[in-house]
Amino acid sequence: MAGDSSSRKRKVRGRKIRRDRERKEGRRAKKELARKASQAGDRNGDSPLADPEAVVPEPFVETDTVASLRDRITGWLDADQPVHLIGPTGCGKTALALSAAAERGRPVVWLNGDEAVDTAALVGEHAGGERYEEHDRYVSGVDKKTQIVRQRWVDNPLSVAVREGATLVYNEFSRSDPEAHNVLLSVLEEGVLERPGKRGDDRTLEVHPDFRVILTSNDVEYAGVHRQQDALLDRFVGVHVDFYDEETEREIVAAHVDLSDDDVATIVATTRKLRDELEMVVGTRAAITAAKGVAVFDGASENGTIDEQVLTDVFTDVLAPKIAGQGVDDVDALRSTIAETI
Ligand SMILES: Nc1ncnc2c1ncn2[C@@H]1O[C@H](COP(=O)(O)OP(=O)(O)OP(=O)(O)O)[C@@H](O)[C@H]1O
Repeated sequence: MAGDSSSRKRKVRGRKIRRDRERKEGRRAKKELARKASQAGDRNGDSPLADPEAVVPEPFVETDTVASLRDRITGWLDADQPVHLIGPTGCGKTALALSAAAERGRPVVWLNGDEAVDTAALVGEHAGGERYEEHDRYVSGVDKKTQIVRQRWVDNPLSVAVREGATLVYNEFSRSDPEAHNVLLSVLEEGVLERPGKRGDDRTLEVHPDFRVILTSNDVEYAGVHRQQDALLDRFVGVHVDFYDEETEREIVAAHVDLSDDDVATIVATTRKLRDELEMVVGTRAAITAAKGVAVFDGASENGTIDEQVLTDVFTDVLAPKIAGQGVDDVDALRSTIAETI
């Protein structure tokens, strides 16, 4: 992302959307529908199936840099290559993955990686028994009742995506136990999905030809806690992303917060300086949050000369959670580094 000077001719989709209220309201309604539809079997915000239009992040800024990265992702997906998006925290991976998924026009299935993801969380499981009675009145005047218990099977995100030919966006997949991903490997290698807990002929699902996967992972965690199997990683093309160029970051912050362009420029410039200065990840999300803080704590100016005290306080609050548990001295040290940088 960084270093691409092509961001000048830009298209700010978020703003266009904002101007077009009716369309936005339509999307909201769809998002709401998708959210409701996803509530069955909901685990940690996973969504079994959503309309592609409903998953486009709002606002979504589309400079040339953003669009060219997104085209790279959709290009690989067109070539039937699953994509692994790797980059630092808060650089825009999730927004990019969802935008690329939406661009395909296929339904989107969303999954969050964490310790609790196991094979069942991916492919589905039996969700208790359904009890019902059958009445046999074959002999007149005699009612023979039979109680039947039928196991109810509930598919989870991977099964739904494989069956429907959806784009699976698997966020922070490296946080999950690698063993859970054996089923994903067989989907990619053999074109079939085994649902181990399921009985009967439909235990195995054929993978729909339009099924695609986008994984996202944090570049630090990716090699970290759970080392994922090479056999799986080798199946993916890896698109490494970094923080966007300054112009794109300004557009993104401006789309999220109502501040003058000059104030946004100051906040983004400060964010980028702190990114170089501090030994912690200072993402675009931090810039957006800081801008919200400046707006709320009356730091806003029209010409970019934001009150230094407000700017220091705001950035300290925004970045303090990253040194949580390290004590007051460290927060003071953080505050003075921020003050010096500003
Ligand atoms: N193109 C964009 N247009 C508008 N907002 C964006 C864009 N890209 C990123 N953002 C915003 O920047 C913030 C960080 O983006 P996002 O959550 O996608 O990052 P991430 O790399 O997935 O972060 P994490 O690793 O923490 O999950 C979010 O608030 C998101 O809305």
